[in-house]
Parts: sequence; structure tokens; C-alpha cells
Amino acid sequence: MDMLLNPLDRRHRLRCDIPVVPGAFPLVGHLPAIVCDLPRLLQRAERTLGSHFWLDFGPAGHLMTCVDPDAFALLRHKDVSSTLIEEIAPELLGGTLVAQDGGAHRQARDAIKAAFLPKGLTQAGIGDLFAPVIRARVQAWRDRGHVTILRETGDLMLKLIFSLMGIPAQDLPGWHRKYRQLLQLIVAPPVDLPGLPLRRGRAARDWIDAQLRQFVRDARAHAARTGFINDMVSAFDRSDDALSDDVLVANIRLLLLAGHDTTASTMAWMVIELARQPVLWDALVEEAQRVGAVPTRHADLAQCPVAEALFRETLRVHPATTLLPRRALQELQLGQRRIPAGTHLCIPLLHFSTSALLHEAPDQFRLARWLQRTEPIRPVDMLQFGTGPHVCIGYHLVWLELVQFCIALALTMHKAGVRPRLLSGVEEGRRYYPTAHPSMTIRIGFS
Ligand code: HEM
Repeated sequence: MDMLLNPLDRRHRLRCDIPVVPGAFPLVGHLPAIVCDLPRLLQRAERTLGSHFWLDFGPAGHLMTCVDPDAFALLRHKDVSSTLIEEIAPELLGGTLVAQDGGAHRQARDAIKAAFLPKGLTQAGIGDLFAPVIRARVQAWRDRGHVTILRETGDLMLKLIFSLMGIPAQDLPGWHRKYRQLLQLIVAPPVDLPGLPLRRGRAARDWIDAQLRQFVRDARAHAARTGFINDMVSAFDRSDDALSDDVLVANIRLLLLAGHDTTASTMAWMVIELARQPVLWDALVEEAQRVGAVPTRHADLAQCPVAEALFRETLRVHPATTLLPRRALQELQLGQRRIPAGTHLCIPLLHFSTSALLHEAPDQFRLARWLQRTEPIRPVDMLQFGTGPHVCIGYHLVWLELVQFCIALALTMHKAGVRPRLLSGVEEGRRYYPTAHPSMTIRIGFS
């Protein structure tokens, strides 16, 4: 199938001396191809236009995309800003730390990050909280015999994130509904009328924010209690210039969002890879039997190198965050080009994650590249989580929950004498933007 590009747009155009990829549609630009076929779009643009080119993100405008690995270093550059993220997704990410620079960003991040480091996760008992929830879910899969995998991992992740936030189990259905409506803000057309996604999404956001505000008040009223929200509230209240509750609430909402789709997608890809490569499954089962139980502390993860390699290689081959937007604050040198101040930039993590310049045999799914390495993990080895001041806060949490998930899956299915099997094709229906995920319809059997 050819790419979803406009056959009528064949002009060779330049902006600031850099070529614009042909094939943009009116209003939506290259978005159809970015969403459905990003790897081929980037490869074709590189082959025909070189390492620097403009992609048209429709309502978000043109972003200068650079596939030269030097572009990864822009994420650490002092003259590169994240505020463009707020302009692209004001309804969802406005006022959150992912869209801020400098002091404001540091202050909010410092108040949150300790809870997500291995020590904070262990102190809060997150591994013990997650293990039974994960075990119960994979046992239900075993009993059912087959699942639509992305829907299941999406549900499981929501349950884990809500339990992290201390949302009582009986309130989950209501939260679930509001959360789904909130997600509509990602794709909502800018028309604010009753019944349309923008109106519903905003109402859901206001509902969620009101609940979070109540959690914050409760946390202050019971300061001695432990738990994620309590830790964050006391860290925020301790920070030098007290941060407003609006900032706190927006950032708790960011945590709900940031950890959901990305982890659900990675978890679904893990199961798909285990189903289509029996040797991976056998290696994982052997490891799970050796460790005998789902690990609960970060320190235990060293005993699960196969599960860890599976987590890293799945993310390398199927990175959940594919593109990061930035703005150049000053003129920059990028590879062979000067980039004017004010340029909107796109850093294609997906391209680097599967680049032959950074990985041997990049298209092959190889656990050995992680199992046989002797050097420590470098920033480029975990580039799927970004790098620099905005590197993902959830990295250690994801590592823990995905290893827990792999071990629980292997123990449960092996005990029942079954293994995962693919019941449908994998290539159709993949998506790459705003986050990447496998097709919603892929089914996995356990037999
Ligand atoms: C496989 C799962 C995940 C992937 C691939 C991922 C990826 C990323 C990436 C690429 C960034 C950098 C954004 C940028 O530089 O603009 C980021 C930032 C962030 N992530 Fe994750 N993430 C994942 C899971 C999580 C989880 C579970 C949480 C928390 C519950 C989380 C919380 C955050 C936050 C708060 C930021 C913003 C950090 C900042 O701006 O300083 N992420 N993530």
C-alpha cells in the first residue's frame, strides 16, 4: 500500500532553504502519513531530500525534522525550548512541567521526581501494590483463553495508575469514563459546542481536576499518611517558592496521562513479540521459574535480565513516543545546517531508536544486545524516554511494572500449560502519533 500522501502536492518547495516533504493535504498536512506510516515517511524523506526536511503537522504547523543523530543532543541544548508542546496541546498539557523550561520546570520536577526514583518507589511499596493487580489480570486472561491485547493492557495500566494515585476501587468506573473523555482532547477539532469532543473533554478535565484538588486537600489534612499524592503534596509545599495548587493539580493530571498509553502500548507489544517468537517465551519462562515469584522491589530486578532485556528491546523496536517537538530560541548549528532562531523542531526518536548508525542489525529483535552487554546503560540506549532536563520521570516505574508483568505472565501461563499465540495479523492498523501503538484489534490466544 502506498503512503497516505496527497498525490496533487508534488511541488518542490523550500522554507528557510530546507525542503518541504511533498504530499501534504490541505488542513491536515502530512498527519495521515505521520499517524499511519511514520517510519516509511521518514525513510523516504531522508532518501529523497536528505537529513533535514519540513513535515506539516496540520493545525500544529510545520516542524523542521532532522534525522541526523546530532538532533538527539538538541534535547540537552540550553537554547532549545519545550514550550511549543503547550501550543500544540494547550488543553491537555498547558501549565504542566513537560511544556516548561528553566526554573519553573525545575521547581515542579524537583517536587515530583523523588517519588519515582527506585528509593521512592520502594518506600511507597509500589511493587507490592502492583503485583496482585497484575497477577489477577493475567489469571483472568488465562481463564478466558484469548484477549484483544491493547484494550486489556490499556485497562490494566489505568488500574495501576489509579491505584498509584490512591483512587478508591469503587470510584474506578467513574474515573475510567472521565479519563476516556479527557483523551478526546488530543484529537478534538477546535469547535466548542455541546456534545462535541472539545466540550466533553474540557468537562472531563474540570471534573478530574476537581477530584484531584480534593485529594490534595485530603493529603494536607492527613499529612502523616503515606502514598504518592501525599509525598508530592508535601514536596510541593516544602519547595522554596510555594507552588500553586493549579500547578500541582495540572502535574498530577500529567502523570495520569504520561504513564498510560505509552506503557499500555509497550506491554501489548511485549505480548505480541512473545507470541510470535517462541524462543523468547521459552527464555522468559525459564527465568520466571528460576525467580519463582513476581519481583516487588527495584533491587530484585537484577535477577530478571531476560525480562529487562525484553522491556528494553520492545521499546527499541516499538518506541511509544515517536516524535518530540521543540523550539530553537537562538540560531543553531545542526549537522551541516544553520537553523534560524524561532524554528519549530521535531526530534524523531523513532528514527534513532531503529537507526543503523546506533544499533547493529537494527531491524532484528535481539535480546542478546542487552543480555551480552557489559557497559552500563547510556542515554542513547534509553532514548525512547528522551534525554536531558525532560527525560521521562516514569522510567524506573515502567521498568518495574513491565518486568513484574512479564514474570507474572510467564508464571501464570506456564503453570496452566499454555503459551501466548497470535490470532491476528500485526502489520495492519499500527499507529505512530501522537503516541505509537499496535492495532487495537490484535488478538492473542493462550493455549
Ligand atoms: C513506556 C513508557 C513511557 C515512555 C516510552 C515515556 C516516554 C517519555 C518521553 C520520551 C518523555 C520526554 C518528553 C520530552 O522530552 O518532551 C517523557 C517525559 C515524561 N514522562 Fe514518560 N514515558 C513513559 C512512561 C511514563 C510513566 C509511567 C510516567 C509516570 C507515571 C511518565 C511520566 C513522565 C513525565 C511526568 C514526563 C515529563 C518530564 C519533564 O518534562 O520533566 N512517563 N516520557
